Amino acid sequence: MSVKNLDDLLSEGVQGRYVLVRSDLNVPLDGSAITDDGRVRAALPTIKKLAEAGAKVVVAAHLGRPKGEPDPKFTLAPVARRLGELLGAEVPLAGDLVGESAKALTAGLADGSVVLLENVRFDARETSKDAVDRSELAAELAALTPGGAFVSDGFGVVHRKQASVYEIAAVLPAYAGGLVLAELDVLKKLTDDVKRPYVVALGGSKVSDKLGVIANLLTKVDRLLIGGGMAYTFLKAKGYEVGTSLLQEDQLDQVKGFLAEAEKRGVELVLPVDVLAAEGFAADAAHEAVDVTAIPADRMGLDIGPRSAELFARKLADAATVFWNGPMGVFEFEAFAGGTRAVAEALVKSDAFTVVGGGDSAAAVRQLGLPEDGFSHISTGGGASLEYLEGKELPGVAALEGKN
Ligand SMILES: Nc1ncnc2c1ncn2[C@@H]1O[C@H](COP(=O)(O)OP(=O)(O)O)[C@@H](O)[C@H]1O
Ligand SMILES: O=C(OP(=O)(O)O)[C@H](O)COP(=O)(O)O
Repeated sequence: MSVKNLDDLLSEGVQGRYVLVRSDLNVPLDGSAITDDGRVRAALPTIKKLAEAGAKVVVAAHLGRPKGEPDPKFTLAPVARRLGELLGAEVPLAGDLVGESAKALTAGLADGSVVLLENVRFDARETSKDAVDRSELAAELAALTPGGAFVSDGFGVVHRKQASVYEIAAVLPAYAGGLVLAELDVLKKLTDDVKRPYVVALGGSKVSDKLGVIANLLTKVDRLLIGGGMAYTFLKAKGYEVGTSLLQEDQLDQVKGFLAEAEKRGVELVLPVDVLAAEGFAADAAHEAVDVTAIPADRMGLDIGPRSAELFARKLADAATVFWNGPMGVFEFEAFAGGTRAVAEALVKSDAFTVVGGGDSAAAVRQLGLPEDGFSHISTGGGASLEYLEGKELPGVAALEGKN
């Protein structure tokens, strides 16, 4: 990738210059408490280097999926606090994205200091389908940083064609951040001459987003394991009832196509054989392991069952390369963390080249107490990694190459 990077920017000199950094600070929260600060830590080196070089650093980021308007549930306040603790200097949070508060805070920014703008997704133009809206917001963001530069460092979000990721790179001189470059460097090993058997394990809850990558993955992998919230659309497509489990009804036909395509290509598609069927979505919900052919109508699958956990571990054992995105169950609840733990442990035991990606998957690895060095790489991006593995051009990267 021949794009300018952070080191180029630093050698041009940033003393007294505005630098807008797009980071991925989308951390898991329990109320207002951050349960895993991995993404804040990953964003730190770039922000720190710029501040130490005397830049006026303005950080833009999203949290969750608010509906294009301010929503206190998705404020970046906890993130600003954590970023400040890790930097060792307070990071003020603007009360808005490009409004009066952001203008005042950025205008008064001292050299070498850092501010965080409020959640970019509080403005509907960030994720608008209309490029004119997005460009308008990008221009307003750029106006906060007169004479500034843009550093794209939010790897987890580079697959999104959004104002602060894509259009912004057309209005400010753009540079790739260290995190984006480092992530791409590792993921390249999963596309160039990958060692086989190549196994991908998918789970999680962003089912509609991530089902889309499967068609392409089926042309690349030897084996695909499907667990987590992703599994139920497959089980339903096979004719099983899934009770009140997560289901992407509108993509059933697509999934039936995946099942047929996997068979045609000789790709082994491994689905759970049992699940933990719970009375409701709660940490203390009554639950039992049931065969996938017998999920009761009023129960929801919140984890793969113990037989599936064993099966998945076995199917990972002989792999030479593994990519895993998406927890196998609702690991945040201890009772439903077993499947995720089994897959994570199988990867730690394995001699394969193992990459785990995604905000929650990475958080799960740490929360379950597994050694981070048990994996070849823990990526900050789930969807972004998957789209890269598909061979797709990532909009946030294309923008750095001037293709926007
Ligand atoms: N069976 C399930 N039903 C509902 N949610 C699930 C299920 N299995 C996993 N999840 C949830 O998926 C979420 C993570 O999904 P996702 O965002 O796709 O992963 P990542 O952040 O690693 O890319 C977790 O919060 C987890 O609780
Ligand atoms: O959490 C994220 O992605 P991931 O769950 O695929 O790791 C990123 O912050 C992107 O968020 P989005 O999927 O709401 O655009």
